[in-house]
Amino acid sequence: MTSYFSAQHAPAQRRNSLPRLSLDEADRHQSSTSTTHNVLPSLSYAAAAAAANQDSPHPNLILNQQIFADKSNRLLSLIVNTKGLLEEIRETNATKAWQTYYPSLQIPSVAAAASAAASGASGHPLRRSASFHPEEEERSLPGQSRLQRSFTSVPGSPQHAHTPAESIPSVGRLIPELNVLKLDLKVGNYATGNDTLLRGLERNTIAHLLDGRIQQSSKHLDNLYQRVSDKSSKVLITGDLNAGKSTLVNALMQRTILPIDQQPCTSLFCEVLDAQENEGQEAVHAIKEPSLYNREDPNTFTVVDMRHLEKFMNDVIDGYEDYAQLKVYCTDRRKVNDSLLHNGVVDIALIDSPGLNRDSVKTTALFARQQEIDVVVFVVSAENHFTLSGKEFLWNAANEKTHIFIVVNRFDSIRDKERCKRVILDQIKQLSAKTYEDADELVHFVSAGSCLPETIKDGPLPDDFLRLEECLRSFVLEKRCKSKLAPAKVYLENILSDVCVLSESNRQMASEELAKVRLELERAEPEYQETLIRREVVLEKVERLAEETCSVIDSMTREKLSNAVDDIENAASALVPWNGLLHIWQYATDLRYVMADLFVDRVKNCEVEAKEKTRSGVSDILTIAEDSSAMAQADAMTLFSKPDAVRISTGKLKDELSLDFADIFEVQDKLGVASVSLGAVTMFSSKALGYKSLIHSLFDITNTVGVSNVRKWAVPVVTAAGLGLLVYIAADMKHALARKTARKLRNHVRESTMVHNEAMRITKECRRVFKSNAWEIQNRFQKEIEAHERRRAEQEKAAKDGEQAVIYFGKVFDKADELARWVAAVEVEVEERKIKA
Ligand SMILES: Nc1nc2c(ncn2[C@@H]2O[C@H](COP(=O)(O)OP(=O)(O)OP(=O)(O)O)[C@@H](O)[C@H]2O)c(=O)[nH]1
Repeated sequence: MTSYFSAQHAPAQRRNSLPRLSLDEADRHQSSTSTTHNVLPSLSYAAAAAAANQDSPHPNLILNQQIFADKSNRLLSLIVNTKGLLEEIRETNATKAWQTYYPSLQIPSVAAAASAAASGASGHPLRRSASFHPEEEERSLPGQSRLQRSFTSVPGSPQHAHTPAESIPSVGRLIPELNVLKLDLKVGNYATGNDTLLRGLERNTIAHLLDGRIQQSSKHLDNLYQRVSDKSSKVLITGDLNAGKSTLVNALMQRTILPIDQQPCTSLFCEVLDAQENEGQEAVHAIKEPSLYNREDPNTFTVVDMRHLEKFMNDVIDGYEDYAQLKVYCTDRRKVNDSLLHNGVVDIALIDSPGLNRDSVKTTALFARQQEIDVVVFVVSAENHFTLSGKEFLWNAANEKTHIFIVVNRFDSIRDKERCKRVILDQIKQLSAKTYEDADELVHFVSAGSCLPETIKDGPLPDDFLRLEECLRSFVLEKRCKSKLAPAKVYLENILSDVCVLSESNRQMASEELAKVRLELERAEPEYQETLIRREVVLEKVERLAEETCSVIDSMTREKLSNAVDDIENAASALVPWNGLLHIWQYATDLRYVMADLFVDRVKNCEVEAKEKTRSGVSDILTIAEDSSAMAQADAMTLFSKPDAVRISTGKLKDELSLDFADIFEVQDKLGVASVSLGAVTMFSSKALGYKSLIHSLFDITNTVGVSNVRKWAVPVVTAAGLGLLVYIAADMKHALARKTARKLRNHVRESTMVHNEAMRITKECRRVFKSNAWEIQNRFQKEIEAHERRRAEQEKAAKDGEQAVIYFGKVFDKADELARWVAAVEVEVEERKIKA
């Protein structure tokens, strides 16, 4: 049973990969392609024409094949370049400071243009952007539509009117609209508009979504590359039972490959491919599950010996074998120009299908709908015309393929050939109007049975069959153009148009932001310079005012303290009570205490005044600095209020003012009394006078008058002096002591550094307050200047980024525009304008 199965060959791997181009590589490539593009068509046509001039049986076909090859290559190159451009955009998005943002209605110039157009305020129609290069028009290929920077053109303007809407897919609109990169946001069932939703999203989120779309598009370009570079084209041969489908395949191959029989013999799809698809090895692969078939995985198929193909097929019909599809790899030994399968441009695979009946019609229709089926050849028997199943198939499947290639076979068995033709063409008219229109090319009356190699021997093929073959190849090429090149072209047009819209809207945004930043920079500079100058002026004023105030405080303190003693003398006399001679020592002590206290009070007064002057000075400083800081005022208010304020010590001053006996004696001298009675002196109080000073005084007196005189006049003088002294003490001692203490204080003030020290202390404290305020003001200026500089640095960076962004987006636009022009130059008949990823 399995004798027809044979050993399997290990196939080698063959891959088709799409090289990735960077913008620079794309540049180089583009420049090289640019030169190539300029000569490409002529080269191809020249080569094709040269080939056509040779003694070829199919000159038109060769020309068509060359043209097709040329178009494919150009589109492949454009796909690579476009993908490179998209990759560059993505890479820039990820690494550079400027991202490609989604174009929105909020582009200021666009919005302004829109409102101007709406209000009709503009006297003349809005022109295309100034960035449009007129010289590009000259560089345009003749007859080509141009993608232009034209967001500011208005529908209805003369310029707009000159450009047919369809020739500028979307760029020429006032509000840019994207095709493949458009973000369609749908949130639940809410009828929120897409623009509203987009506006609600963060700019970065939209950029991220857009990046996703670009990535998707990049992947789709990979698919298109694969599709365009894939040279294989599948031709499905279907028709009624016994119409001669297998015979036709064998005749086309000029080899008996498939079994032919009067009985139904094809029960599964048999794909006949060039052996080159199988590393040049002829083989038959029987496949149970076509979707899992992998030529490189022997587990997905069984190898059948080609010699036993008929037996194998009969076993399938009889139910002994359960297979759904056959792949027959066979060598076409004819020359490239004659070979249908391997003709150098497109590798055609012929798929023989089971004859149509009630059971198979749906399966075959489904098969015909597959994307890789480029052409459907319908074989109808000239004897039977179209059966019900055939009609059903044509109605279902043919509608999708629009044109069907019809082979009316077994024409040799018809006697009234003209009548037969007429009847069948009438039927075709009903079934497929488009096929009928091109009947000359698409409907062929042949006898495949008479074209088999065993019938022909080495003789020539009949003309009608040769014509069928040529028309079939042309039809495959034409269909291939539509099925493979057209989607690539349309997609490229759409994506490049989107890139133009994106880059131009982003260039506009970047330009506007750049202009804004430059204006801000321009405006901020004088402000910055003014702050620098103001800082110098204010700080100088503050320093001068502080110095002046401190100088005033210093002079004031020195003057007040130096002149304080007179007031203090009078005030102290009034303040200290005189309790008689017996309390004279106490009086003297109280007096110096009070005077010392009063002097310290004067110092405090000076502090109060210094504080007031400082506060007022600080207030003036703040006015100069245009600062209303309460902190600085509080600082001045707390001056000298601390309990531990270092001030002159009252105790120390009191000590400095203490009187001794000599001071009292100096008091008598002033009054002019001649002598002093020791007795009277002792009256003061033994506890008041020290013995040491008493003895010292006695020696002084004795030395003055002499010892003999002292003996002689001692008693009367002492008596008289004692009396006099008593009288004097009683009369003037109080004032004399006050004067003496005051004098001591005055001398102390004059001779010591006390006043200087106090003045220095008070001034120093005040200066400290001024300094702290000046520092604060300087600090605030510094912060303001630093903020200015920071802002300026940011703006300068933004300006630099903006400049580069403008250049970058301009370059992207130019590149996309250039590519779009070359895409437009590839002439492919396009049925639908918009094909999305
Ligand atoms: N007279 C004549 N007979 C032909 C011609 N072509 C095919 N036949 C015969 O028609 C019969 C059926 O041919 P096949 O090629 O097996 O037909 P088929 O459509 O593949 O059949 P199934 O696959 O079984 O549907 C055979 O006996 C052929 O010899 C022809 O041009 N003229």
